[in-house]
Amino acid sequence: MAPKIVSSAVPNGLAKAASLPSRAYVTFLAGNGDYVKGVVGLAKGLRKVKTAYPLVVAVLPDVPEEHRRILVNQGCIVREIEPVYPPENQTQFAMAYYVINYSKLRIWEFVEYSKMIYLDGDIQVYENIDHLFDLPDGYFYAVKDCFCEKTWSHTPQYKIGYCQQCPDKVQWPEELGPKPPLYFNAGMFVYEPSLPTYDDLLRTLEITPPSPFAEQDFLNMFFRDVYRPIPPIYNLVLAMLWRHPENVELEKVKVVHYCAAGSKPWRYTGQEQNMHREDIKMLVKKWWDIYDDETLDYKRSLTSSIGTAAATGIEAEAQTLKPRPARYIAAPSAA
Ligand SMILES: O=c1ccn([C@@H]2O[C@H](COP(=O)(O)OP(=O)(O)O)[C@@H](O)[C@H]2O)c(=O)[nH]1
Ligand SMILES: OC[C@H]1O[C@H](O[C@@H]2[C@@H](O)[C@H](O)[C@@H](O)[C@H](O)[C@@H]2O)[C@H](O)[C@@H](O)[C@H]1O
Ligand SMILES: [Mn+2]
Repeated sequence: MAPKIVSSAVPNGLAKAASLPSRAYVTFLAGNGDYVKGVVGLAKGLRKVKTAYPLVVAVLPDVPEEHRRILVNQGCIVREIEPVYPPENQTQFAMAYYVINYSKLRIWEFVEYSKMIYLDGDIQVYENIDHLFDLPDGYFYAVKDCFCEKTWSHTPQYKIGYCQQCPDKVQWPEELGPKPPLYFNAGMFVYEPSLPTYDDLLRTLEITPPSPFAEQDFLNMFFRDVYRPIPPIYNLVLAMLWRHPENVELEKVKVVHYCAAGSKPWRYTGQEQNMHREDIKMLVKKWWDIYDDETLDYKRSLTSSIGTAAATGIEAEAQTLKPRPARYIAAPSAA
């Protein structure tokens, strides 16, 4: 009797059928704006590098059906998540919209997968990074951030010109207490979904005052003891090009993070500071070349282009999954 393949309720039905360990890439999409273009670009980029794993998109309820359909038609597994709100606080986020990024924490609930790689929607993968799934379990892998951009002007390290990318250039003064622990950029990380960790994250968030870099600060605090830095080739924070060129070998970079102000390819005008640079123009064109490449569009066939191995034997039918029973919806703070 052939096994009944459950194609809709359990995404790793694809992985099980292909007897692959249940692994997937995951990104986060909020709002009805243009970030959906970033996610389409990411889906096509992963297809171009022939990843063996699917792309899950965690969408907030405000992502319109039309955008979800676009993503399903690009071979994505679209999962609705409930927002996560930080405790009420007067903090000034580095960017006002960062408050929605706490909802990223829902991806720890995706326990159908044993290991996931999270990628922001403004990231592009230019070389296959599937090998990162084989990193030892029990740690949190991400690339070290840079503190030199104006978005960091609220911090002591920015004020004294200290950056972990060049710790010997400006020494951390003893009078400021212990040197800050290594700090990662939360636009890309390798992690293991886990309900106990998820519960601990949400409970800890309820008693943690929000801070300027929102969930990125929170994740750095939460995973501080198990964080393991991985090379910047896996998440090139664009500011590194002009802040720490000595730490960048652009030809070796596998993953580019379009997080510098004005660098989102789908909004690029070239007007903002540093956006006139030739390397930025080249990276923005590289992103568009993938986004516009129709040969990279998802084709409903027996071997989908995302998760080819995962699709073996059955159609890689992308699906929109119904939201999970909400376990945590911290009530939005009273206006
Ligand atoms: O309106 C928004 C803002 C953010 N995001 C998601 O949240 C991530 C983090 O925000 P962003 O990348 O803008 O932060 P940055 O890395 O530029 O500081 C984005 O990549 C998207 O995946 C989104 O979907 N819609
Ligand atoms: O919600 C907080 C955000 O924080 C991070 O933003 C970047 C961005 O602000 C750059 O402009 C800074 O220069 C960089 O250092 C900083 O990390 C993550 O990329 C993003 O995914 C999200 O976690
Ligand atoms: Mn980003």
